[in-house]
Amino acid sequence: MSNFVCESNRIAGVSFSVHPMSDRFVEIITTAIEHVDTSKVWINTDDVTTLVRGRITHVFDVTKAIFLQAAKSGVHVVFNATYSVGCPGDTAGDVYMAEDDSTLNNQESTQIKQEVATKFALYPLGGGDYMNTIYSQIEAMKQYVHVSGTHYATRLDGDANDVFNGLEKVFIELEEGGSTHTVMTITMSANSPSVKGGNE
Ligand SMILES: Cc1ncc(C[n+]2csc(CCO)c2C)c(N)n1
Repeated sequence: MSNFVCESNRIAGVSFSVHPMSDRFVEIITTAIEHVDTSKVWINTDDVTTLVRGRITHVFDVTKAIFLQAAKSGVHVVFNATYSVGCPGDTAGDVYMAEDDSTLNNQESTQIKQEVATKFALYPLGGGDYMNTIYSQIEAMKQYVHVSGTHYATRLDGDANDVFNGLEKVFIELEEGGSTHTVMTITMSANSPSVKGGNE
């Protein structure tokens, strides 16, 4: 196996999908993606997911905005995402690292009030003390939303803007803390007709 070297590339990225539980799913997905300003990120949509790459701030700004635009329809929408920061990078995505941190969609996203239920899991790769890293970030999320334990993930209940903003801060902290490669998975549900928390 070759040794991967990724010292300086801090490009962030995400592979995500939105799943509106409606016959109008094509329109809801495509209008949400088209509505959002993606000029500060590298973006590519295919039949399975959308990939977004660039600075952490813009990766979160764009994914939060696309989810909120889809959820604004009132339809039950599930968002599924794997975020990654660290290596590897490439020249096509790296040019977007030169963008400033001023967000293009946050002002509009903030206007959308949307209650969500979320499960997230954090994977700080390449470090030794990973459980303490995870526990301190779960603790940090308590200042933004309601946090509860579950198997294989942590549950977050609250406003979508608060959940996304908190998770973005978690990601930035791990990146700035020198973690070589961090992965985070998120499943978020809006407008579900199910009883909150199910049978647990
Ligand atoms: C964010 C996001 N990106 C891509 C897909 C995959 N997808 C499924 S249906 C559809 C519209 C018709 O092509 C697309 C693009 C998704 N679900 N969510």
